[in-house]
Amino acid sequence: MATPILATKLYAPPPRPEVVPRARLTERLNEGLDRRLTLVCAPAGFGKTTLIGGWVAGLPRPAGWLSLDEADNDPARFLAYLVAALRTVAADIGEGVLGALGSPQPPPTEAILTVLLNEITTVEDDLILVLDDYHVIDTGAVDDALAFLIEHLPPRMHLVIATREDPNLPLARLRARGQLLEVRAADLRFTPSEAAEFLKGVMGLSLSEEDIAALESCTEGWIAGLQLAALSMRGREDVAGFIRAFAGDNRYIVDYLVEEVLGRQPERVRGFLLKTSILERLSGPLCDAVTGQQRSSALLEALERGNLFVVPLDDRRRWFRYHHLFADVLRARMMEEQPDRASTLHRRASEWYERNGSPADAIRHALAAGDFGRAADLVELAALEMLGSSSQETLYRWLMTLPDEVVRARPVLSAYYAFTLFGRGDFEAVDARLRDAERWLDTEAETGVRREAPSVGMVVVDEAAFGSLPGTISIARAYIAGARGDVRGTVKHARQALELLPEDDHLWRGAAAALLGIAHWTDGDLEAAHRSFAEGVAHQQIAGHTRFQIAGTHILADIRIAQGRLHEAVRTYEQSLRVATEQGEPVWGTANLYVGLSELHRERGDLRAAKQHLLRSKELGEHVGLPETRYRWYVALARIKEAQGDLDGALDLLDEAEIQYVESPDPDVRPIAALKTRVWVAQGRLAEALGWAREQGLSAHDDLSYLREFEHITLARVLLARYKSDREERSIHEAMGLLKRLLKAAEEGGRMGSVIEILMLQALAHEAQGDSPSALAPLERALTLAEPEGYVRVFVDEGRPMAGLLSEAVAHGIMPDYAGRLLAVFEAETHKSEDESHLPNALPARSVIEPLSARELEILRLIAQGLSNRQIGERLFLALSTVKGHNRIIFSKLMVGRRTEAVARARELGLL
Ligand SMILES: Nc1ncnc2c1ncn2[C@@H]1O[C@H](COP(=O)(O)OP(=O)(O)OP(=O)(O)O)[C@@H](O)[C@H]1O
Repeated sequence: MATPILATKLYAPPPRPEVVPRARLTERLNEGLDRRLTLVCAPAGFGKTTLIGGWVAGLPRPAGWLSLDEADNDPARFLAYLVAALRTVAADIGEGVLGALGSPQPPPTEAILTVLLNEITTVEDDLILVLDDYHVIDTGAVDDALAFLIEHLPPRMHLVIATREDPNLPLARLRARGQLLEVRAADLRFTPSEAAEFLKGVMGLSLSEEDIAALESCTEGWIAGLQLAALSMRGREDVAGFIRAFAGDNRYIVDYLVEEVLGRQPERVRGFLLKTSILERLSGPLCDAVTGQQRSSALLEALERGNLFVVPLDDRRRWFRYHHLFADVLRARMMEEQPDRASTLHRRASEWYERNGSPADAIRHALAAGDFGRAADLVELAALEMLGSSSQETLYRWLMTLPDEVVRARPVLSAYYAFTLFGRGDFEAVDARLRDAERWLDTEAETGVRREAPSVGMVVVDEAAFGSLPGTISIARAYIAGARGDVRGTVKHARQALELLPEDDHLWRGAAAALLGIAHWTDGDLEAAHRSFAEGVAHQQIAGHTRFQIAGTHILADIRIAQGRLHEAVRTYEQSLRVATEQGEPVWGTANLYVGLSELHRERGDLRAAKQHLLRSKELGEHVGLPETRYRWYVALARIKEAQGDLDGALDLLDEAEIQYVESPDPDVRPIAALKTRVWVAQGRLAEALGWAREQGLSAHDDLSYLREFEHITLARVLLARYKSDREERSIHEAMGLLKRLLKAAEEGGRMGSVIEILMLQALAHEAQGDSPSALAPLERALTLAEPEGYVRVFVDEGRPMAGLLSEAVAHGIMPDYAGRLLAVFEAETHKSEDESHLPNALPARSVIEPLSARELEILRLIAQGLSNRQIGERLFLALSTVKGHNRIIFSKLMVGRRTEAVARARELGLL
């Protein structure tokens, strides 16, 4: 479930006509714009929000505003709001980030922030973002996200944080680097003249100089205290006596003064204030429902006019909140006077929110009401959509808040709880929750479904979810088995899930089928894996989960590649791309599809197309920011470099891939170290290659498994290289023995991609022993398998020895056409090293792949058509300055200075 965005949280408090202007502080805030961060830190009621609100209203450009609350401790929600706040002032940014956050498998926070930061750099105007009330944040994850953002903040962006206490951010470092402006309580204190202006001008009190000085001194310039005091003094005769009577710390003064202020309100208003103090936000209809009174809207507006600590949250005066300080005291008073009342009020608020389609607020109030049964009902209904999405953390918090016995009485909730615990790696807790759910299923077998009080029996709200429960539990068990590396267990439980799940529960059936697919894949049974994934994809399609569908189709294509069925793989990728395109915007997973297509083009020898697909993928990958995509991207580019003979370049890119590497459920993510070893062997760096094999504990006599197949093939390559160097029989003997076993296993598993590579290595091994005639048989088989699918690189990347063998094949009339075509590629590449520009598929010498965004490419095309900046602006509905900004970025990415050069360079890179 994507986080629903409340516009009221993004609303900067408008400057009120009756505030005391504070020019010296506004001036300081202006000066701070040269730095990264402005920290306004002072206790409650020191005028932080009012100051910043007034300041941003006077800026030439609007600033983004985010009022934080406790729920923002969920990092996904915090990010969603952060992006939403930025989008109020830079509408073009963040869409991809919001998409990624709403996706079923949200990428890690830093990946999301990187994308966001990249997008922010494209904004030409200065960008200011205010985070108000940061003291509510107590989660390290949110602090870390913000610290990352500040550390990488683009120069045109400035962040302002208002908080009651120092945030957990690297302030000392920022201070030392001169990147921080601080405004603290001492700065915010009202001076005697400001106090006088406030009391007289704003509050309309006629006070003597001494009274003002006394008030200023006992409140120490604390504006909330001054305001409360002023409210209590209105219409009071003995002002001087009143002033003498109060003293003490802020907390005491607030209590004292709020009492005073409250005591002076008519009973109706006083009752209203107390009852509505339980609300985070106030609207007329909501307050009517909670208080049982009428015309709350009018009352709220009157309170605002009367300076009674009511802050508007939108322009139309529909939503307000109480000043926190005021609300705290009101709430405490409410609890003191009518302790039993609060739960009734919360319940009414919960019911109102439920009626008005805001389940999250309804749940919050139900929990606060101690109305756990109702809260649990609401959670149960909202939970499925939240599972596996970025809202899972919120779901987890709710479940944590509910008393254990309430959750345990609900089998569906117990199972969902188990799923939220997966990410925490606590399998024992997962197991305990699953057992709770299972216990109820046993009961159900005897008694049938019952709806009863939690303490007596089982509670089921979502009947459909209950119908799926046995299958859901099996899926959870399959997950546990998978996480423990128990393939048999995964298969058993996933199969069981498919038997138990209702036919029409496509969501869970899709998940079960995908789990089964992963298990078969891990086991090397590609055909079975393909069948399961295809089933999963079909379910996801019916369930309308396009993203899972695309991800699943991608795996189907990967399986076809491993099976050596390249044509089919291309078709599968293209079909998946069609699905993605039909969705309009590029979506999650599409970037991976382009990487896959790129790899296929490379394998077939079309390096130019391979590169273009990588370009496209990088553009989308940056949009969505999945580290896994970036990882695959770097590997694919490394293989292109390898094909170009730039082995050092390939190694650099593999290092880069290593940085991006993330633990992935995708077992085909090939170990980078093995890829590097392949390059080392080609470079003759035998010691490093042997070192790798030792480190991995690899031996020619290992038991073979599909997951390590690529590594074992690489080991055979290393052993062969060692033989060439030491000519020891043992090396070649081991290499041949290993290849023979590998061939058998790959043939049995139908992994023809591996079969071709192994046969080719066998041929090279014979050749290394000076026995070319024996090499021809495996070579012929490899060629026969490879030709229909159009393999090129698997042969050509082997270099000269392979060229020699292919010539022999031609001489012996073995597959002469195909072998001849491969030899032509060798030929072209030989020329390339003499003169790069003659190679048809060669990349330009300066082939840095630059990630131009879709918009930049669009503008580049218009530039190439000769349109002026103004015409481009008109065509694309952009301001002239925006077009110029894009141009600047395009030029810098292409490393050129002018339009004509940009066009020439883009043509050279194949971008146009
Ligand atoms: N310059 C000013 N002129 C008149 N009133 C002011 C001024 N600054 C603040 N106030 C009043 O003082 C009260 C506290 O101000 P504000 O909400 O800005 O404080 P804060 O430091 O942000 O408090 P908190 O930490 O509780 O959010 C408000 O009622 C506000 O209207």
